[in-house]
Amino acid sequence: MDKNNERECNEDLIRERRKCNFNIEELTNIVDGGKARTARRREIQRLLINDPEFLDEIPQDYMSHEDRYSNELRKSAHLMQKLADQESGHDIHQDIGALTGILKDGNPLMVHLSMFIPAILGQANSEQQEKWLGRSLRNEIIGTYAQTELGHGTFVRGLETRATYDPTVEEFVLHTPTITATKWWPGGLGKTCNYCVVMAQLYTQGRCYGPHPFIVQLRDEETHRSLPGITLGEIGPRLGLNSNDNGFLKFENHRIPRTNMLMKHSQVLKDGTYVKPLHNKLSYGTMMLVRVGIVGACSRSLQYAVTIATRYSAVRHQSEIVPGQPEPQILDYQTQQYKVIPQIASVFALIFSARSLSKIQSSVTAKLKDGNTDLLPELHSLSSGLKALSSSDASWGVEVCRLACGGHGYLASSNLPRTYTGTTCAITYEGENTVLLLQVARYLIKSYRSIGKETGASSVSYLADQTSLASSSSSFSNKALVQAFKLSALSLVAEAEARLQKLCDMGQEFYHAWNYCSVLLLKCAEAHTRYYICEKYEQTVDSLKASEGVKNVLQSLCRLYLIYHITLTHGDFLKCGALTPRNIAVLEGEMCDLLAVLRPQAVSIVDAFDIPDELLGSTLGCWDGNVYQRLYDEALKSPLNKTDVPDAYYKYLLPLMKSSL
Ligand SMILES: CCCCC/C=C\C/C=C\C/C=C\C/C=C\CCCC(=O)SCCNC(=O)CCNC(=O)[C@H](O)C(C)(C)COP(=O)(O)OP(=O)(O)OC[C@H]1O[C@@H](n2cnc3c(N)ncnc32)[C@H](O)[C@@H]1OP(=O)(O)O
Ligand SMILES: Cc1cc2nc3c(=O)[nH]c(=O)nc-3n(C[C@H](O)[C@H](O)[C@H](O)COP(=O)(O)OP(=O)(O)OC[C@H]3O[C@@H](n4cnc5c(N)ncnc54)[C@H](O)[C@@H]3O)c2cc1C
Repeated sequence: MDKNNERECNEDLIRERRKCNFNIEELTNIVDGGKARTARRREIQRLLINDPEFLDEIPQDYMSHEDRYSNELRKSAHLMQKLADQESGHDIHQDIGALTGILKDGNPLMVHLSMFIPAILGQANSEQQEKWLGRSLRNEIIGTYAQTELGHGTFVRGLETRATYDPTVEEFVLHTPTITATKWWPGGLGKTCNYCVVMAQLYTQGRCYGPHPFIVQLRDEETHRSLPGITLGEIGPRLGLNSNDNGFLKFENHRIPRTNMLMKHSQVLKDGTYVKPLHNKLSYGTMMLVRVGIVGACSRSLQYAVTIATRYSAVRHQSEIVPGQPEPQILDYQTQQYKVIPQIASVFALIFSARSLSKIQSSVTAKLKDGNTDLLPELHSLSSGLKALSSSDASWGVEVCRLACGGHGYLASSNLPRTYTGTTCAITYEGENTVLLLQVARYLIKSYRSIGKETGASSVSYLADQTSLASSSSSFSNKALVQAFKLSALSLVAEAEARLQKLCDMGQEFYHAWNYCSVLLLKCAEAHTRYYICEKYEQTVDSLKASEGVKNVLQSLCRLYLIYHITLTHGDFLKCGALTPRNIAVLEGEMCDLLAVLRPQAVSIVDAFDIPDELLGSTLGCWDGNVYQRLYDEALKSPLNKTDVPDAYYKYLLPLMKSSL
């Protein structure tokens, strides 16, 4: 699509784009993280879009389960080949965002890229990396991360798969003792992978040392047949991501060499002696890494959905505002603006938090190299909280965008259903959100109770700020609103701690008291993480070196985000005195003003996300706004439309209709 050719474009969209009062390219660079990254992303996307191998012969929704898998595997393999062929020494992980949308319903090689390779990097020692890293980066071996079992996903300590060391032959014996110990869910495990990292309970010298990672060959490298002692398969259709061949795996006393235990952090020596790690949660490192990646991935899903919903809302006309006047664009309804524009604001909140989290992750990783694990709990808490809020915000945001498109949003061709199913899974995988938020709460209560002790953990330092409880601000700068989030989080933590203490004082065991307070603890964790997101949003926009137009748009979006979230949880702000009922009413009024200010810029802001039509894959969201023709053309692709009268008519309907004659 030639973006300079207005003749092919819907008139409403032309008018919307003429209202733009900021530099779109500059905003695109901010979204990408710099000019060079924009250029790199575009280069990759062009490479993919211009390649006919990525086209589907028929829409995936009309394919069988097997054909879908095979079609996505064809494209995934081609993608890996293509990226490997490029000369410019690229880092796929840096560019993972550029690939969004090229595969339509999951990628059978995704867990190879996002977990198997990172697990080797993070858990294998140098000899082991020498053996497996190069081969996996060159895709000579394809792996997955097999942790979850039928009986346990959340409670990693409860895993049942055993790895028992046999010092006589220096081997581990992998065994699945019960049906509930069957590995269940790993992406690509069913049919694609020939290797995997298995998390299993380590037994040596008669003792269990808890879950540890092992690298295991699953299939013959020549024939791809599963090896003796290994039972493998796919787990069946899912809500979405149906091309990922999520699999099951059982071991029957399957032997692997001792050196297949990933030994960067803990080791089992030849005689079976266990050498413990610097920190006993280092074996959970792969999960933490992916949680960080998920925050960025969620922002991208939301960019897709909000681009579709905003453009469609500018093209679609329905009903009337002024009686008797022409039907307005639905984007002119304040309620429609309230659906769509806060989701645009949310995209930037997630982008800025993801960047801040990545920086913290890099510094913690650097410290870990020097043997310093002090900030691991801080990173665990932040990555857990941000993974949870980003996935639930993005899933809800995508669903709101679908609802904002009325009936057409329910059509597969809008690409909103698939965007939703591809996002909501992140609420569950890589640590179910409730469970991760309770981990954050655990950290908050512990930090609150150790006020006065210097831990160096900056995300919770505000908990020591007892004076701020009494001094609520009456001014309404963005900074003041962020302070209100801080007060709200602090007061919820104080309340939860007091409630826990009271129950314990009344004789309850701490763990019962914890469960009894867990709804409140969840709120604490959400409020704390929301405060973190708001603070990063405000600081990033405030310190941004940008033109006035871009800065104004981002300031308005940031303010909208702050007020929107205050109104969603206003009870918490009132309860702690951070805001008064009058303050809330004023802010609610201002939120509507902000919607009106941002409305004329909405199409241009989503244009700045710069998602090519070929990747957006939506009849409703295309750049030219030619929605109705596209809907009609897509409908014609239905196999039911190949004949006027389907066979099923003769088989079932005709007999029914004639049965009473
Ligand atoms: C190169 C980069 C590439 C990055 C990738 C990029 C992009 C990715 C983007 C998108 C991803 C896309 C595709 C991937 C697709 C699918 C992937 C899905 C894969 C999976 O789905 S794969 C399975 C994941 N499955 C889980 O996610 C299980 C969740 N369940 C747990 O994770 C634990 O089970 C937990 C934490 C609930 C309880 O664990 P527990 O029972 O052992 O611990 P407990 O509660 O007793 O806590 C004792 C003390 O340990 C601390 N602690 C705990 N964890 C820590 C950690 N990680 N670090 C530091 N400290 C930690 C506590 O804070 C506490 O500290 P304290 O005592 O001081 O309070
Ligand atoms: C699309 C998809 C891809 C996946 N890919 C992989 C993969 O590649 N590799 C892999 O190993 N796994 C994978 N998984 C599995 C995933 O990691 C687990 O499903 C997830 O960790 C949740 O565990 P669970 O299914 O046991 O849920 P459960 O823990 O049984 O959760 C059920 C309910 O119990 C609640 N609950 C559980 N424990 C607590 C608690 N302590 N406190 C309060 N409430 C609690 C939860 O909040 C939830 O409401 C994948 C899952 C999906 C959906």
